[in-house]
Amino acid sequence: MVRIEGLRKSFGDNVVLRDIDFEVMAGQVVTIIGASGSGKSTLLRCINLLETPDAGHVWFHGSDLAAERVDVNRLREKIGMVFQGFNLFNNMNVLDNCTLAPVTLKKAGKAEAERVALGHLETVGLADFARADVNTLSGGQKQRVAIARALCMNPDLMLFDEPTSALDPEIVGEVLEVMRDLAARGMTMVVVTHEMAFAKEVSDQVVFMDQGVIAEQGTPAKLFSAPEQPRTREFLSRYLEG
Ligand SMILES: Nc1ncnc2c1ncn2[C@@H]1O[C@H](COP(=O)(O)OP(=O)(O)OP(=O)(O)O)[C@@H](O)[C@H]1O
Repeated sequence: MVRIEGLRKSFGDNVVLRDIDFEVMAGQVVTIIGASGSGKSTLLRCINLLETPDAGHVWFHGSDLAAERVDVNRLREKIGMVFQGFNLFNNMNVLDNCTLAPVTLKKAGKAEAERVALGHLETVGLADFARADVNTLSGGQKQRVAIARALCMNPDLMLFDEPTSALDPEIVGEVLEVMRDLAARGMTMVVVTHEMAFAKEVSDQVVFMDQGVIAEQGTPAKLFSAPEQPRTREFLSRYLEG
């Protein structure tokens, strides 16, 4: 579904990504791990052109996003994005947050849009909160609304950028549970995360980034149990130590 070849990205003199190659097959969960500043978010943001690559190719459903004139709005309807900071409208209720943007829902009319959105709120366990103001919700609930909102676009791919990093430790689990459920339903997902236990459990492939390159990638069984690169071992042992 997504194939990246020879991707490079710099901000001024700071080369943030170099020679990135990887692939995400339909139905797979790929997690991206690595130290702060290693380029994980930038790589994720290149997939839906929130960042424009300097060189290389990002293929999505066979179209080269870097080479072709892509309608980014149409592209982003097919790629749901969930950010660390939720990006919800706090002065609106949960249901309106979900139905506001998706063009297909708008075309369907208000009643149908709300029916679809309620279905996705049910998926994330928040159907009872549809009329609640977003600013009355906990961080975990807000993030689950953000996931439901992304699902309302009926995306082919979901990108998660550290979805639990802004949450109190005791509510991280409720968001991971929703993500686990999506993965079990066959959603194609790319997840930047520091949650190693989650990455180990849910991923088909784990990508370890180090200073702007993919230092190692493989199945969780291989990468977590028998990493080949010293830098991967060093990174993982730092995490496992706490
Ligand atoms: N819009 C930007 N303008 C300038 N520099 C940027 C921008 N976005 C990212 N960078 C720089 O690119 C490098 C990689 O950042 P990125 O956010 O991709 O790393 P990360 O691995 O996701 O880190 P973290 O785990 O802390 O989120 C950093 O040096 C960062 O300062």
